[in-house]
Amino acid sequence: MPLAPCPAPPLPSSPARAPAPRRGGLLRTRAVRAAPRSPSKWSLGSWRGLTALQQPEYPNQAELEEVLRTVEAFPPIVFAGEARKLEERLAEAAVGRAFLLQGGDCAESFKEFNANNIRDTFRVLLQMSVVLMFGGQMPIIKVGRMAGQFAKPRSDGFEERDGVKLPSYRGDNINGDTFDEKSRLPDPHRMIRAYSQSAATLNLLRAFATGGYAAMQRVTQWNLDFTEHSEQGDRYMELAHRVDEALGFMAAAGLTMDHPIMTTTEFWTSHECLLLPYEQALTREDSTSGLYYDCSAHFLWVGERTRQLDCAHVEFLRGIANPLGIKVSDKMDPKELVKLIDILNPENRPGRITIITRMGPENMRVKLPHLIRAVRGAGQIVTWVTDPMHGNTMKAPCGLKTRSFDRILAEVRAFFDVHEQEGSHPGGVHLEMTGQNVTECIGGSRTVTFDDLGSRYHTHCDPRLNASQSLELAFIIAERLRKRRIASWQLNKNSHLGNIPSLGL
Ligand SMILES: O=C[C@H](O)[C@H](O)COP(=O)(O)O
Ligand SMILES: C=C(OP(=O)(O)O)C(=O)O
Ligand SMILES: [Mn+2]
Repeated sequence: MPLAPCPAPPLPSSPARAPAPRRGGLLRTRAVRAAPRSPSKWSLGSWRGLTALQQPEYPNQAELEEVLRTVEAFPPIVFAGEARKLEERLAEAAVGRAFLLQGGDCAESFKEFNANNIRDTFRVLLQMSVVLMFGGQMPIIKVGRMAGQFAKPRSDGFEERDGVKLPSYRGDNINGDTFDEKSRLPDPHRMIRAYSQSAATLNLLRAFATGGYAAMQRVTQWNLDFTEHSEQGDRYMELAHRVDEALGFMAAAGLTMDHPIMTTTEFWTSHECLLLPYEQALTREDSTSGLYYDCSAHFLWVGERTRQLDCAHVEFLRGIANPLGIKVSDKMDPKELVKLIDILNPENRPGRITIITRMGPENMRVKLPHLIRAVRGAGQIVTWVTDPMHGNTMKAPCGLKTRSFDRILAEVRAFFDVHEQEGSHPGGVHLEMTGQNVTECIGGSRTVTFDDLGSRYHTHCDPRLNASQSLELAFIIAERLRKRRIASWQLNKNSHLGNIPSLGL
Protein backbone atom coordinates (compact mmCIF):
# COMPACT_ATOMS: atom_id res chain seq x y z
CA MET A 1 0.00 0.00 0.00
CA PRO A 2 1.39 3.42 -0.84
CA LEU A 3 2.53 5.40 2.16
CA ALA A 4 0.75 8.62 2.87
CA PRO A 5 2.45 11.29 0.78
CA CYS A 6 3.72 14.56 2.14
CA PRO A 7 1.17 17.26 2.57
CA ALA A 8 -0.25 18.84 -0.52
CA PRO A 9 0.93 22.22 -1.87
CA PRO A 10 1.86 25.02 -1.74
CA LEU A 11 4.65 23.68 -3.94
CA PRO A 12 6.86 26.61 -4.78
CA SER A 13 10.03 25.84 -6.66
CA SER A 14 11.71 27.76 -3.89
CA PRO A 15 10.53 28.75 -0.46
CA ALA A 16 9.80 32.13 0.97
CA ARG A 17 13.01 33.49 2.44
CA ALA A 18 13.68 34.31 6.03
CA PRO A 19 10.35 33.69 7.72
CA ALA A 20 9.87 35.31 11.09
CA PRO A 21 12.29 33.77 13.57
CA ARG A 22 10.89 31.48 16.23
CA ARG A 23 10.38 32.80 19.71
CA GLY A 24 12.89 31.44 22.22
CA GLY A 25 12.33 27.76 21.40
CA LEU A 26 13.80 24.76 23.06
CA LEU A 27 16.79 24.95 20.77
CA ARG A 28 17.60 28.35 22.20
CA THR A 29 17.06 30.20 18.94
CA ARG A 30 16.42 33.88 19.29
CA ALA A 31 13.65 36.02 17.95
CA VAL A 32 16.08 38.69 16.90
CA ARG A 33 19.61 38.18 15.72
CA ALA A 34 22.32 39.13 18.14
CA ALA A 35 25.38 41.21 17.24
CA PRO A 36 26.87 40.69 13.74
CA ARG A 37 28.92 37.53 13.56
CA SER A 38 32.64 37.93 13.92
CA PRO A 39 34.50 35.39 11.78
CA SER A 40 36.98 34.78 14.57
CA LYS A 41 34.45 33.57 17.08
CA TRP A 42 33.31 30.24 15.69
CA SER A 43 32.78 27.50 18.23
CA LEU A 44 30.84 24.27 18.16
CA GLY A 45 27.85 26.01 19.65
CA SER A 46 28.20 29.51 18.22
CA TRP A 47 25.17 28.90 15.96
CA ARG A 48 23.01 28.79 19.06
CA GLY A 49 23.14 32.57 19.38
CA LEU A 50 21.55 32.99 15.95
CA THR A 51 18.20 32.37 14.31
CA ALA A 52 17.88 28.68 13.48
CA LEU A 53 15.18 28.07 10.90
CA GLN A 54 13.34 24.80 10.29
CA GLN A 55 14.14 23.39 13.73
CA PRO A 56 11.72 21.27 15.76
CA GLU A 57 10.24 22.41 19.05
CA TYR A 58 11.11 19.55 21.39
CA PRO A 59 8.62 19.27 24.22
CA ASN A 60 11.16 18.25 26.84
CA GLN A 61 14.48 20.08 27.06
CA ALA A 62 16.05 17.73 29.62
CA GLU A 63 15.28 14.72 27.44
CA LEU A 64 16.79 16.46 24.41
CA GLU A 65 19.97 17.25 26.30
CA GLU A 66 20.33 13.74 27.57
CA VAL A 67 20.02 12.35 24.04
CA LEU A 68 22.55 14.85 22.74
CA ARG A 69 25.02 13.78 25.42
CA THR A 70 24.52 10.18 24.32
CA VAL A 71 25.12 11.04 20.66
CA GLU A 72 28.19 13.09 21.59
CA ALA A 73 29.65 10.00 23.21
CA PHE A 74 29.05 7.81 20.13
CA PRO A 75 31.93 7.11 17.75
CA PRO A 76 32.04 9.25 14.60
CA ILE A 77 30.26 7.72 11.59
CA VAL A 78 32.88 8.89 9.08
CA PHE A 79 36.53 9.73 9.41
CA ALA A 80 38.02 13.17 8.67
CA GLY A 81 40.62 11.79 6.27
CA GLU A 82 37.83 10.43 4.07
CA ALA A 83 36.15 13.83 3.90
CA ARG A 84 39.48 15.39 2.91
CA LYS A 85 39.88 12.86 0.14
CA LEU A 86 36.39 13.70 -1.15
CA GLU A 87 37.33 17.38 -1.18
CA GLU A 88 40.31 16.51 -3.40
CA ARG A 89 38.04 14.61 -5.76
CA LEU A 90 35.54 17.47 -5.91
CA ALA A 91 38.36 19.88 -6.71
CA GLU A 92 38.93 17.78 -9.83
CA ALA A 93 35.25 18.16 -10.77
CA ALA A 94 35.58 21.94 -10.35
CA VAL A 95 38.05 22.02 -13.23
CA GLY A 96 36.29 19.51 -15.48
CA ARG A 97 38.49 16.52 -14.71
CA ALA A 98 35.84 14.53 -12.82
CA PHE A 99 32.04 14.47 -12.53
CA LEU A 100 29.94 14.19 -9.39
CA LEU A 101 27.04 11.76 -9.22
CA GLN A 102 25.12 12.46 -6.01
CA GLY A 103 21.86 10.67 -5.42
CA GLY A 104 19.48 8.86 -3.14
CA ASP A 105 16.22 9.32 -1.28
CA CYS A 106 14.64 12.67 -0.60
CA ALA A 107 14.10 11.33 2.91
CA GLU A 108 15.50 8.06 4.21
CA SER A 109 13.13 6.33 6.58
CA PHE A 110 13.22 3.91 9.47
CA LYS A 111 10.47 1.82 7.87
CA GLU A 112 12.29 1.19 4.59
CA PHE A 113 15.60 0.35 6.26
CA ASN A 114 16.74 -2.97 4.86
CA ALA A 115 19.67 -4.43 2.96
CA ASN A 116 17.83 -4.75 -0.35
CA ASN A 117 16.95 -1.07 -0.49
CA ILE A 118 20.50 -0.04 0.29
CA ARG A 119 21.93 -2.50 -2.24
CA ASP A 120 19.52 -1.45 -5.00
CA THR A 121 20.24 2.27 -4.66
CA PHE A 122 23.96 1.55 -4.50
CA ARG A 123 23.66 -0.73 -7.53
CA VAL A 124 21.86 1.79 -9.72
CA LEU A 125 24.43 4.42 -8.73
CA LEU A 126 27.16 1.99 -9.81
CA GLN A 127 25.42 1.40 -13.12
CA MET A 128 24.98 5.13 -13.69
CA SER A 129 28.59 5.77 -12.88
CA VAL A 130 29.76 3.20 -15.44
CA VAL A 131 27.54 4.83 -18.06
CA LEU A 132 28.83 8.31 -17.18
CA MET A 133 32.44 7.20 -16.99
CA PHE A 134 32.16 5.58 -20.40
CA GLY A 135 30.72 8.75 -21.94
CA GLY A 136 32.88 11.27 -20.14
CA GLN A 137 36.03 9.15 -19.88
CA MET A 138 36.66 10.72 -16.53
CA PRO A 139 36.34 9.62 -12.90
CA ILE A 140 32.82 9.69 -11.48
CA ILE A 141 32.63 10.73 -7.84
CA LYS A 142 29.86 8.70 -6.24
CA VAL A 143 28.10 10.32 -3.28
CA GLY A 144 24.91 8.88 -1.77
CA ARG A 145 22.09 10.88 -0.27
CA MET A 146 22.30 7.95 2.08
CA ALA A 147 23.28 6.97 5.62
CA GLY A 148 21.98 10.16 7.26
CA GLN A 149 19.41 11.94 5.06
CA PHE A 150 16.74 12.02 7.75
CA ALA A 151 15.80 15.68 8.32
CA LYS A 152 13.50 17.68 6.04
CA PRO A 153 12.84 21.40 5.75
CA ARG A 154 9.19 22.06 4.95
CA SER A 155 7.36 24.80 3.06
CA ASP A 156 4.66 24.76 5.69
CA GLY A 157 5.07 24.10 9.41
CA PHE A 158 1.63 22.47 9.55
CA GLU A 159 -0.38 19.98 7.56
CA GLU A 160 -4.14 19.96 7.48
CA ARG A 161 -6.32 16.97 6.60
CA ASP A 162 -10.11 16.93 6.90
CA GLY A 163 -10.07 19.90 9.20
CA VAL A 164 -7.37 18.43 11.48
CA LYS A 165 -4.16 20.45 11.66
CA LEU A 166 -0.91 18.86 12.86
CA PRO A 167 2.79 19.77 12.67
CA SER A 168 4.31 18.72 9.33
CA TYR A 169 6.44 15.62 9.05
CA ARG A 170 10.09 16.75 9.22
CA GLY A 171 11.99 13.52 8.58
CA ASP A 172 12.45 10.39 10.66
CA ASN A 173 15.20 12.00 12.72
CA ILE A 174 12.55 14.36 14.10
CA ASN A 175 9.01 12.98 13.97
CA GLY A 176 6.89 10.31 12.31
CA ASP A 177 4.93 10.69 9.08
CA THR A 178 1.76 9.00 10.35
CA PHE A 179 -0.92 11.66 10.58
CA ASP A 180 -1.63 11.63 14.30
CA GLU A 181 -0.65 13.86 17.14
CA LYS A 182 1.74 11.44 18.81
CA SER A 183 3.72 10.69 15.65
CA ARG A 184 4.08 14.32 14.72
CA LEU A 185 5.51 15.31 18.09
CA PRO A 186 9.30 15.79 17.80
CA ASP A 187 11.05 13.01 19.69
CA PRO A 188 14.77 13.43 20.41
CA HIS A 189 15.24 9.66 20.84
CA ARG A 190 14.82 9.37 17.08
CA MET A 191 18.36 10.78 16.79
CA ILE A 192 19.74 7.63 18.35
CA ARG A 193 17.89 5.48 15.85
CA ALA A 194 18.99 7.75 12.96
CA TYR A 195 22.58 7.48 14.15
CA SER A 196 22.48 3.69 14.34
CA GLN A 197 20.71 3.36 10.98
CA SER A 198 23.30 5.67 9.39
CA ALA A 199 26.16 3.66 10.86
CA ALA A 200 24.64 0.35 9.73
CA THR A 201 23.87 1.70 6.27
CA LEU A 202 27.39 3.00 5.82
CA ASN A 203 28.76 -0.28 7.11
CA LEU A 204 26.94 -2.15 4.35
CA LEU A 205 27.89 0.45 1.73
CA ARG A 206 31.54 0.10 2.71
CA ALA A 207 31.24 -3.68 2.47
CA PHE A 208 29.72 -3.40 -1.01
CA ALA A 209 32.28 -0.79 -2.11
CA THR A 210 35.35 -2.64 -0.93
CA GLY A 211 34.32 -6.27 -0.46
CA GLY A 212 34.04 -7.35 -4.08
CA TYR A 213 30.48 -6.34 -5.02
CA ALA A 214 31.66 -3.19 -6.79
CA ALA A 215 34.57 -4.89 -8.61
CA MET A 216 34.63 -3.76 -12.23
CA GLN A 217 34.64 -7.41 -13.36
CA ARG A 218 31.07 -7.62 -12.04
CA VAL A 219 29.86 -4.83 -14.34
CA THR A 220 27.46 -7.16 -16.16
CA GLN A 221 25.91 -8.35 -12.91
CA TRP A 222 24.66 -5.02 -11.57
CA ASN A 223 21.49 -4.91 -13.64
CA LEU A 224 18.39 -4.86 -11.47
CA ASP A 225 15.85 -7.63 -11.98
CA PHE A 226 13.06 -5.34 -13.05
CA THR A 227 15.17 -3.40 -15.54
CA GLU A 228 16.10 -6.66 -17.32
CA HIS A 229 14.69 -6.75 -20.85
CA SER A 230 13.64 -3.12 -20.63
CA GLU A 231 15.02 -0.49 -23.01
CA GLN A 232 17.34 0.96 -20.36
CA GLY A 233 18.31 -2.47 -19.01
CA ASP A 234 19.24 -3.69 -22.49
CA ARG A 235 21.18 -0.52 -23.19
CA TYR A 236 23.06 -0.96 -19.96
CA MET A 237 23.87 -4.60 -20.70
CA GLU A 238 25.22 -3.68 -24.12
CA LEU A 239 27.55 -1.15 -22.57
CA ALA A 240 28.49 -3.48 -19.72
CA HIS A 241 29.51 -6.14 -22.25
CA ARG A 242 31.74 -3.61 -24.00
CA VAL A 243 33.38 -2.77 -20.68
CA ASP A 244 33.74 -6.46 -19.96
CA GLU A 245 35.46 -7.03 -23.30
CA ALA A 246 37.81 -4.13 -22.64
CA LEU A 247 38.68 -5.72 -19.30
CA GLY A 248 39.37 -9.02 -21.04
CA PHE A 249 41.64 -7.23 -23.47
CA MET A 250 43.51 -5.50 -20.65
CA ALA A 251 43.94 -8.78 -18.77
CA ALA A 252 45.22 -10.48 -21.93
CA ALA A 253 47.69 -7.64 -22.36
CA GLY A 254 49.02 -8.44 -18.90
CA LEU A 255 47.45 -5.55 -16.98
CA THR A 256 46.59 -6.79 -13.54
CA MET A 257 42.88 -6.99 -12.71
CA ASP A 258 43.32 -7.50 -9.00
CA HIS A 259 44.50 -3.98 -8.20
CA PRO A 260 42.14 -2.16 -5.76
CA ILE A 261 41.28 0.30 -8.56
CA MET A 262 39.57 -2.60 -10.33
CA THR A 263 38.20 -4.47 -7.35
CA THR A 264 36.85 -1.66 -5.13
CA THR A 265 35.19 1.70 -5.54
CA GLU A 266 35.11 4.95 -3.59
CA PHE A 267 31.73 5.88 -2.20
CA TRP A 268 30.81 8.80 0.05
CA THR A 269 27.75 9.82 2.03
CA SER A 270 25.93 13.14 2.29
CA HIS A 271 22.83 14.80 3.67
CA GLU A 272 21.38 18.21 4.35
CA CYS A 273 22.89 19.78 7.44
CA LEU A 274 19.57 20.73 8.94
CA LEU A 275 19.04 19.40 12.45
CA LEU A 276 21.77 21.41 14.11
CA PRO A 277 21.79 19.83 17.58
CA TYR A 278 22.36 16.41 15.98
CA GLU A 279 25.05 17.73 13.62
CA GLN A 280 26.81 19.48 16.48
CA ALA A 281 26.73 16.32 18.58
CA LEU A 282 28.56 14.43 15.83
CA THR A 283 31.18 17.09 15.20
CA ARG A 284 34.67 16.19 16.40
CA GLU A 285 38.05 17.84 16.43
CA ASP A 286 40.36 15.95 14.09
CA SER A 287 43.59 15.12 15.86
CA THR A 288 45.61 15.20 12.62
CA SER A 289 44.63 18.66 11.43
CA GLY A 290 43.14 20.27 14.54
CA LEU A 291 40.07 21.10 12.42
CA TYR A 292 36.46 20.28 13.26
CA TYR A 293 34.66 17.75 11.06
CA ASP A 294 30.99 16.95 11.16
CA CYS A 295 31.40 13.18 11.29
CA SER A 296 27.74 12.42 10.50
CA ALA A 297 28.64 12.30 6.76
CA HIS A 298 31.46 13.09 4.39
CA PHE A 299 29.60 15.92 2.63
CA LEU A 300 26.97 18.24 4.07
CA TRP A 301 24.88 20.77 2.27
CA VAL A 302 22.96 23.82 3.37
CA GLY A 303 19.41 23.89 2.04
CA GLU A 304 17.71 26.60 0.03
CA ARG A 305 15.53 27.44 3.04
CA THR A 306 18.32 27.79 5.59
CA ARG A 307 21.21 29.44 3.75
CA GLN A 308 20.74 33.00 5.05
CA LEU A 309 24.11 34.69 5.58
CA ASP A 310 23.44 35.69 9.17
CA CYS A 311 21.60 32.65 10.46
CA ALA A 312 22.56 29.55 12.39
CA HIS A 313 23.15 27.01 9.62
CA VAL A 314 25.76 29.09 7.81
CA GLU A 315 27.39 29.89 11.15
CA PHE A 316 27.69 26.20 12.01
CA LEU A 317 28.91 25.15 8.58
CA ARG A 318 31.61 27.78 8.27
CA GLY A 319 33.47 26.13 11.15
CA ILE A 320 33.44 22.56 9.94
CA ALA A 321 36.03 21.33 7.48
CA ASN A 322 33.94 18.86 5.42
CA PRO A 323 33.32 19.66 1.78
CA LEU A 324 30.05 21.62 1.62
CA GLY A 325 27.17 22.04 -0.78
CA ILE A 326 25.00 25.14 -1.17
CA LYS A 327 21.54 24.71 -2.65
CA VAL A 328 20.72 27.66 -4.90
CA SER A 329 17.36 28.59 -6.41
CA ASP A 330 16.45 31.40 -8.79
CA LYS A 331 15.98 33.61 -5.72
CA MET A 332 19.72 33.76 -5.12
CA ASP A 333 21.28 37.12 -5.85
CA PRO A 334 24.73 36.75 -7.44
CA LYS A 335 26.32 39.12 -4.90
CA GLU A 336 24.79 37.19 -2.03
CA LEU A 337 26.19 33.96 -3.44
CA VAL A 338 29.67 35.46 -3.58
CA LYS A 339 29.35 36.57 0.06
CA LEU A 340 28.09 33.19 1.15
CA ILE A 341 30.96 31.40 -0.58
CA ASP A 342 33.37 33.81 1.02
CA ILE A 343 31.97 33.09 4.51
CA LEU A 344 32.12 29.34 3.97
CA ASN A 345 35.41 29.21 2.10
CA PRO A 346 37.52 32.24 2.97
CA GLU A 347 40.68 30.46 1.86
CA ASN A 348 39.14 29.61 -1.52
CA ARG A 349 40.03 25.93 -1.19
CA PRO A 350 39.14 24.05 -4.40
CA GLY A 351 36.66 21.24 -3.69
CA ARG A 352 35.37 22.86 -0.50
CA ILE A 353 32.26 24.37 -2.12
CA THR A 354 29.80 22.71 -4.46
CA ILE A 355 27.01 24.94 -5.76
CA ILE A 356 23.91 22.84 -6.34
CA THR A 357 21.59 24.83 -8.59
CA ARG A 358 17.87 23.92 -8.57
CA MET A 359 15.66 26.42 -10.30
CA GLY A 360 13.76 24.88 -13.23
CA PRO A 361 14.95 24.97 -16.85
CA GLU A 362 13.72 28.44 -17.74
CA ASN A 363 15.22 30.12 -14.70
CA MET A 364 18.42 28.18 -15.19
CA ARG A 365 19.00 29.70 -18.60
CA VAL A 366 18.35 33.21 -17.33
CA LYS A 367 19.92 33.17 -13.85
CA LEU A 368 22.80 30.73 -13.94
CA PRO A 369 24.98 32.84 -16.28
CA HIS A 370 24.89 35.72 -13.77
CA LEU A 371 25.80 33.44 -10.88
CA ILE A 372 28.69 31.93 -12.82
CA ARG A 373 30.00 35.35 -13.85
CA ALA A 374 29.79 36.75 -10.31
CA VAL A 375 31.61 33.76 -8.82
CA ARG A 376 34.26 33.81 -11.51
CA GLY A 377 34.60 37.60 -11.17
CA ALA A 378 35.32 37.14 -7.47
CA GLY A 379 38.00 34.56 -8.28
CA GLN A 380 36.14 31.87 -6.36
CA ILE A 381 36.68 28.23 -7.23
CA VAL A 382 33.55 26.12 -6.93
CA THR A 383 32.14 22.90 -8.33
CA TRP A 384 28.89 23.56 -10.23
CA VAL A 385 26.27 20.86 -9.97
CA THR A 386 22.68 20.59 -11.17
CA ASP A 387 19.80 19.37 -9.00
CA PRO A 388 17.03 19.13 -11.60
CA MET A 389 14.52 17.86 -9.03
CA HIS A 390 13.65 20.65 -6.61
CA GLY A 391 12.78 23.35 -9.14
CA ASN A 392 10.41 20.99 -10.95
CA THR A 393 7.99 19.75 -8.29
CA MET A 394 4.31 19.95 -9.21
CA LYS A 395 1.01 18.61 -8.00
CA ALA A 396 -0.62 15.82 -9.99
CA PRO A 397 -4.41 15.87 -10.45
CA CYS A 398 -4.65 13.14 -7.75
CA GLY A 399 -2.99 15.50 -5.27
CA LEU A 400 0.39 13.72 -5.07
CA LYS A 401 3.62 15.62 -5.60
CA THR A 402 5.36 14.60 -8.79
CA ARG A 403 8.04 15.70 -11.26
CA SER A 404 8.14 15.24 -14.99
CA PHE A 405 11.09 13.43 -16.51
CA ASP A 406 10.99 15.85 -19.46
CA ARG A 407 11.37 18.90 -17.25
CA ILE A 408 14.15 17.23 -15.28
CA LEU A 409 15.89 16.57 -18.56
CA ALA A 410 15.25 20.12 -19.76
CA GLU A 411 16.92 21.48 -16.63
CA VAL A 412 19.95 19.22 -17.08
CA ARG A 413 20.21 20.37 -20.71
CA ALA A 414 19.94 24.03 -19.67
CA PHE A 415 22.72 23.45 -17.13
CA PHE A 416 25.07 22.01 -19.75
CA ASP A 417 24.14 24.68 -22.32
CA VAL A 418 24.83 27.52 -19.92
CA HIS A 419 28.20 26.12 -18.86
CA GLU A 420 29.14 25.69 -22.48
CA GLN A 421 28.15 29.25 -23.24
CA GLU A 422 30.04 30.59 -20.20
CA GLY A 423 33.14 28.41 -20.67
CA SER A 424 32.72 26.94 -17.18
CA HIS A 425 32.58 23.31 -16.07
CA PRO A 426 29.39 21.34 -15.48
CA GLY A 427 30.69 19.40 -12.50
CA GLY A 428 27.93 16.98 -11.63
CA VAL A 429 24.35 16.04 -10.98
CA HIS A 430 22.36 15.74 -7.75
CA LEU A 431 19.27 13.51 -7.91
CA GLU A 432 16.45 12.23 -5.76
CA MET A 433 16.31 8.64 -6.94
CA THR A 434 15.99 5.06 -5.80
CA GLY A 435 16.87 1.59 -7.00
CA GLN A 436 13.24 0.59 -6.49
CA ASN A 437 10.64 0.37 -9.23
CA VAL A 438 8.54 3.23 -7.86
CA THR A 439 6.01 5.38 -9.72
CA GLU A 440 6.68 8.84 -8.32
CA CYS A 441 7.98 10.90 -11.27
CA ILE A 442 6.01 10.91 -14.52
CA GLY A 443 7.53 10.19 -17.95
CA GLY A 444 10.62 8.30 -18.99
CA SER A 445 10.88 5.61 -21.67
CA ARG A 446 8.86 3.15 -19.56
CA THR A 447 6.32 5.88 -19.23
CA VAL A 448 4.86 6.54 -15.80
CA THR A 449 1.59 8.47 -16.17
CA PHE A 450 -0.44 10.51 -13.70
CA ASP A 451 -2.71 7.48 -13.39
CA ASP A 452 0.23 5.25 -12.39
CA LEU A 453 1.37 7.45 -9.51
CA GLY A 454 -0.84 5.79 -6.91
CA SER A 455 0.44 2.27 -7.60
CA ARG A 456 3.96 2.46 -6.17
CA TYR A 457 4.28 5.89 -4.57
CA HIS A 458 6.50 5.17 -1.56
CA THR A 459 8.48 8.32 -0.92
CA HIS A 460 8.23 9.94 2.50
CA CYS A 461 8.71 13.39 1.02
CA ASP A 462 9.59 14.30 -2.59
CA PRO A 463 9.11 12.12 -5.70
CA ARG A 464 12.17 10.17 -6.80
CA LEU A 465 13.33 8.88 -10.18
CA ASN A 466 13.02 5.11 -10.31
CA ALA A 467 15.92 2.90 -11.42
CA SER A 468 14.93 2.92 -15.09
CA GLN A 469 14.43 6.71 -15.19
CA SER A 470 17.77 7.20 -13.38
CA LEU A 471 19.62 5.05 -15.90
CA GLU A 472 17.91 6.77 -18.81
CA LEU A 473 19.02 10.14 -17.48
CA ALA A 474 22.56 8.82 -17.01
CA PHE A 475 22.70 7.76 -20.68
CA ILE A 476 21.60 11.21 -21.80
CA ILE A 477 24.15 12.96 -19.57
CA ALA A 478 26.84 10.54 -20.71
CA GLU A 479 26.16 11.47 -24.33
CA ARG A 480 26.51 15.11 -23.41
CA LEU A 481 29.80 14.43 -21.62
CA ARG A 482 31.01 12.49 -24.64
CA LYS A 483 30.26 15.42 -26.95
CA ARG A 484 32.11 17.81 -24.64
CA ARG A 485 35.07 15.49 -24.55
CA ILE A 486 35.23 15.17 -28.32
CA ALA A 487 34.80 18.92 -28.82
CA SER A 488 37.56 19.73 -26.37
CA TRP A 489 39.82 17.12 -27.98
CA GLN A 490 39.19 18.71 -31.38
CA LEU A 491 39.81 22.13 -29.91
CA ASN A 492 43.20 21.02 -28.59
CA LYS A 493 44.08 19.37 -31.87
CA ASN A 494 43.10 22.40 -33.91
CA SER A 495 44.81 24.83 -31.58
CA HIS A 496 48.03 23.00 -32.34
CA LEU A 497 47.31 23.72 -35.98
CA GLY A 498 46.45 27.35 -35.19
CA ASN A 499 42.74 26.92 -35.99
CA ILE A 500 40.33 27.31 -33.06
CA PRO A 501 36.67 26.67 -33.87
CA SER A 502 33.93 27.43 -31.36
CA LEU A 503 32.64 24.51 -29.28
CA GLY A 504 29.24 24.77 -30.99
CA LEU A 505 27.53 21.90 -29.15
O1 LIG B 1 13.21 17.93 -0.05
C1 LIG B 1 12.99 19.13 -0.07
C2 LIG B 1 11.98 19.73 0.80
O2 LIG B 1 12.08 19.22 2.06
C3 LIG B 1 10.67 19.43 0.22
O3 LIG B 1 10.67 19.74 -1.15
C4 LIG B 1 9.65 20.21 0.95
O4 LIG B 1 8.44 19.78 0.56
P1 LIG B 1 7.12 20.59 0.90
O5 LIG B 1 7.07 21.77 -0.03
O6 LIG B 1 6.03 19.60 0.66
O7 LIG B 1 7.24 21.00 2.33
C1 LIG C 1 15.42 20.14 0.77
C2 LIG C 1 16.08 19.86 -0.32
O1 LIG C 1 16.39 20.71 -1.28
P1 LIG C 1 16.31 22.30 -1.34
O2 LIG C 1 16.97 22.83 -0.11
O3 LIG C 1 17.06 22.60 -2.59
O4 LIG C 1 14.86 22.64 -1.43
C3 LIG C 1 16.56 18.50 -0.62
O5 LIG C 1 17.54 18.36 -1.36
O6 LIG C 1 15.96 17.55 -0.15
MN1 LIG D 1 13.59 16.71 -1.65
